[in-house]
Amino acid sequence: MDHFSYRQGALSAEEVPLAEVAAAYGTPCYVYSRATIERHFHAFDRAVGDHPHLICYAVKANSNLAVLNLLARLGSGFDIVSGGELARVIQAGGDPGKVVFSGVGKTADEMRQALQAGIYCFNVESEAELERLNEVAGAMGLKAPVSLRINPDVDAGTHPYISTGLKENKFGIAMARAEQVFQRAASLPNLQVKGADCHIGSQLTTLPPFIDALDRLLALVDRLAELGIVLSHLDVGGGLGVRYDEESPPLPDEYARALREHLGNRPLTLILEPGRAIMANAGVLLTEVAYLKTGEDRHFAIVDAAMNDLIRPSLYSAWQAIIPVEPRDGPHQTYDVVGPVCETGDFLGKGRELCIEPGDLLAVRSSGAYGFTMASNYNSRPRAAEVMVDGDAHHLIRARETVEQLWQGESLLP
Ligand SMILES: Cc1ncc(COP(=O)(O)O)c(C=O)c1O
Ligand SMILES: N[C@@H](CCCC[NH3+])C(=O)O
Repeated sequence: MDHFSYRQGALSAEEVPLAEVAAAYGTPCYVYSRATIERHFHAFDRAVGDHPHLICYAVKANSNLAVLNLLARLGSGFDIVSGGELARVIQAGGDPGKVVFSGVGKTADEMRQALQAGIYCFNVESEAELERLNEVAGAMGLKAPVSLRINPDVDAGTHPYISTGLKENKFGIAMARAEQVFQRAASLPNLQVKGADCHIGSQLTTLPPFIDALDRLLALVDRLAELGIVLSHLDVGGGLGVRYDEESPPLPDEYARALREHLGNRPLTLILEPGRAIMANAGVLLTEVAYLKTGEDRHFAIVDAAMNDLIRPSLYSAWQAIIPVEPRDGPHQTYDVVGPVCETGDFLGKGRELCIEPGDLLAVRSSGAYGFTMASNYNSRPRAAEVMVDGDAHHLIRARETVEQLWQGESLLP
């Protein structure tokens, strides 16, 4: 459920017509709905219920400070993958004590930054990283809290580029080595072993892969207890899918119920790292039709947003709904909706039935996650503005980039 709907024939975010947002800030522009973000966060939080838990929103999905601040105010923790994301969380008023730090390539500097900030836990992804973290923490006279990210070798059944829990993927520590690495971690003086984690991929639309991974992790947790290594938390990662088209992914309720059932009465705090499920359907990308063009065998709607603004269609052949902001009556035409970037792969959607004229506004739905955060400046295109709608009000939460900002830091040869 989200808060984007037609009101008196005009597509609106909560109570604000999107045409009003476009008039105020121009296009292309990302528009988010505060009520939707809050609803999605509460859905997760309530779903886990009275079991001790921490929701660590995955910052990579959308890292705008206003979004992070909103989630921090709701009590969310954060899953980060870089020093930059940690700095954003702190800048947005997030609690570093609720931060888990994932990622296969943490630098010593990033480790120091996170130790200094007092994060909840490092999700360690390799034996070499474990040794490095032990050294870094030792040099600071600190003990680093760690969880080991285990690669459970399960097929998430999602796009190969966003599948992370197969043994051929770069993520996590091989299950076959897990016990040895835990024993090593427990023996290192500057580490404190707290948990285990996994994250098997993104946009999962069924429960069995999650449960399969959880069962493998729980079997490991039980074996570790026999070895005297008692964990206090289990982090099951993110990955719950959303509806872009016809998918019907499990709701947070069903998902959390299944997790709790399998967890049984083990006294483990449950950590969840949802990103997409909180943000994707809380945002749209607003774009204006620049030209209509008829080619030899197809029609093109050339719009002012492009692959640099939203790369998911080009990168993963992802399908996202494209709908008119103020629908017209009249004959529909089949269009490839494309941007101005000089790449054949620059499209937002293909074969879309639309009745449109130049100057019309379109909304690319489900763009709140992995939209702006994956935007680039390719073709020297400044990045889009971001706006948060809250009831009948709208707020600019990121100004449109200027061309001058694009060459900041560049210099000519003497
Ligand atoms: C470690 C980790 N946690 C959480 C997430 C969030 O995933 P999603 O947005 O699919 O919930 C990701 C990204 O896939 C990730 O790599
Ligand atoms: N960027 C991907 C999700 C990747 C998640 C990162 N582990 C997407 O848009 O679907």
